[in-house]
Amino acid sequence: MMNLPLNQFKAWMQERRKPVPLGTWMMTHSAQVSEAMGFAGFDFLVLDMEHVPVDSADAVTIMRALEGTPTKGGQIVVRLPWNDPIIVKRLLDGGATTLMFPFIQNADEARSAVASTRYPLDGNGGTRGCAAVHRASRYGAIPNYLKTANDSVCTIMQIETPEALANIPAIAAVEGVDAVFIGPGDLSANMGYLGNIANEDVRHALKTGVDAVHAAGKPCGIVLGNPEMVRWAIELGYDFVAIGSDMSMLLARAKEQIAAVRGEKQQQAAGGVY
Ligand SMILES: O=C(O)C(=O)C[C@H](O)[C@@H](O)CO
Repeated sequence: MMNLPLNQFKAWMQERRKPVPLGTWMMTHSAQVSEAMGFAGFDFLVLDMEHVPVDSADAVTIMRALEGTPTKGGQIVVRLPWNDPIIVKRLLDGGATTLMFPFIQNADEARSAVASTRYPLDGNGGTRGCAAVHRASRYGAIPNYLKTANDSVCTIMQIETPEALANIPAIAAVEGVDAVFIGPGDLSANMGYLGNIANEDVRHALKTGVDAVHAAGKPCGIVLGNPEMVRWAIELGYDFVAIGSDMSMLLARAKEQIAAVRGEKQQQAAGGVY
């Protein structure tokens, strides 16, 4: 009998794996580029549906392309366009098992997010609609899918405003929240420092945030734009980190090659770009 594969990312969150899992964002909307990134050596890849015009069908195509690479299954973190149960249902049925919810502001929103990932079972308040034959159940080849799916899902709540930062203890305490992720781009913008992630107040907020998540007993992740900032976050205690994106790496390397041939010096943005 075929069983649901282990959600490796969820297991890493539970064990607080060291060295911390390292990932990047996938912003190219390309199944081929995503597949290539699957062989780069990242522990996880974030399939971004918030800033990239990727619909549910595109997301399944990209997940399918990654299935033949070392970075697959739960190691594909699908960043949803919004905390929307309809999109969650389609992506879970499409085989996603690690979901990142943007702009979670409070515990009620976190509870609603978790509920949308759960089938109603044992009074858990789950609201995920049922279908049996889809990619997630390997088209019915996993006979006990409905009874085992809930435990295979990993949910990550994004903190992106000062209000959410203040609500971390309540958000992180919600049953079924496996991890918290601090979005430095939007958090800095909502703190009044648009585009200035390296600002001291923002850095202080990023440290406050990870400490608050740990005080609630949960792992915390972040994305930053260059190796120096990523190493700084790891020293602060972040439990999973993403560096840049496929698109930023592509363009950075192209500009680097042009500058090298022309003997020009390249300017780097303070907080990196991603
Ligand atoms: O606020 C942030 O920062 C994030 O949520 C990540 C960015 O949206 C993404 O562009 C990272 O590449």
